[in-house]
Amino acid sequence: MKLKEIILRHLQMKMKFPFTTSFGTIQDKEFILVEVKDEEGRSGWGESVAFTSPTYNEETLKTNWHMIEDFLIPLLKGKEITHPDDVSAIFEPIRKNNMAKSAIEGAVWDLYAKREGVPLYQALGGENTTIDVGISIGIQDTVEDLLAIIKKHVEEGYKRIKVKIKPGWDVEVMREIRRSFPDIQLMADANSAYRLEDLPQLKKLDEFNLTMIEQPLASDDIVDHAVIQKELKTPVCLDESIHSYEDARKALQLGSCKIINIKIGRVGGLTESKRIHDLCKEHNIPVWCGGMIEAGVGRAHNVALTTLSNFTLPGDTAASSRYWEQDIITPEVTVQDGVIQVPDKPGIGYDIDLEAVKKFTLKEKVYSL
Ligand SMILES: O=C(O)CCC(=O)C1=CC=C[C@@H](O)[C@@H]1C(=O)O
Ligand SMILES: [Mg+2]
Repeated sequence: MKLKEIILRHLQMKMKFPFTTSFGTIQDKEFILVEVKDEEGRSGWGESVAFTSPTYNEETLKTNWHMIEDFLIPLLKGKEITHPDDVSAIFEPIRKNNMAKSAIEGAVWDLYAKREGVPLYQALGGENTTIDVGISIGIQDTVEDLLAIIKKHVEEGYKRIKVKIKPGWDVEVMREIRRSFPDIQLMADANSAYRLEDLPQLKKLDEFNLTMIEQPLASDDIVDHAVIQKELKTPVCLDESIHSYEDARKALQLGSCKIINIKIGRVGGLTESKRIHDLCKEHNIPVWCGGMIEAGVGRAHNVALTTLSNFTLPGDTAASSRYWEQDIITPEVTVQDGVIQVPDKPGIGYDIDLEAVKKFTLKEKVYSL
């Protein structure tokens, strides 16, 4: 297929509550929504997960818009795309900027699946028609507030609870959580808040039977993570450190982690996500799908990816209603007892609510190819 048009939209959606991690707080979500059109006028949709500030990684909404407009779209002009895997190859000359690449590539995957008349999850090789999901809870003002939120989501049936930690909000918080919830599937995400010398503090988390400690050390490290993984009983999960198949291969070779959180945007798209999934499967390393506080299009891509067989741990794909009063897809992503029914319509499986998109759009630009 040949792409005829790409439409970039800068959306702003108000979140129901601020989301605080060790690196900052996100309140109103601004992001780029990508629509790609073929010669027959069919549309595929993708969503950039870059924040407006370079706090999770070096990308931002503005750098994404610049990369897409000035480099990625020009590379796509006139190109024949026989399979979405071609997009990664077309983008090869551009270094990094994975979230910008992924937003376009995801839209092409959606368009491809629609043209083939198959659900995106089947186009990706997914097998499961339901997926188990967990939920990620930000840092709260008090432990009491945190316990109340955990209680709510445990009662909703989410399969795993993820809480954020940082020095000063870690061991005692976990002790309180375990006192109230001794048996839930519980994990911690540090977002690189610790250093190698903090190993004694991290070792104290071993007493809480956590399913994993996510990204305790620096976001570009796999060497020190291998040092602490050898000392910790709790599995280390890598998020920010894994930007590609090659990063994953080296991390597994070094023993840097026992679990990988795959985020489509962080690794540059669905094709690379599948490669990392397959590599981890070969090495008996379970994976799960992380979240970036996506709106419905990004959330739908996460649902499709999570149907692949080695996504054996609950991910962060909560219901749309977790964050949004109104989402940009219909139906919204819903969760019943911690389970999402995977839609089997062609493509991402959810319709785009164009009225909602219009309502949240601050700026839009159409690019002819
Ligand atoms: O609900 C979600 O989308 C998951 C939110 C979440 O945990 C994260 C989103 C973005 C960056 C981080 O703060 C954190 C993560 O590292 O997984
Ligand atoms: Mg994380």
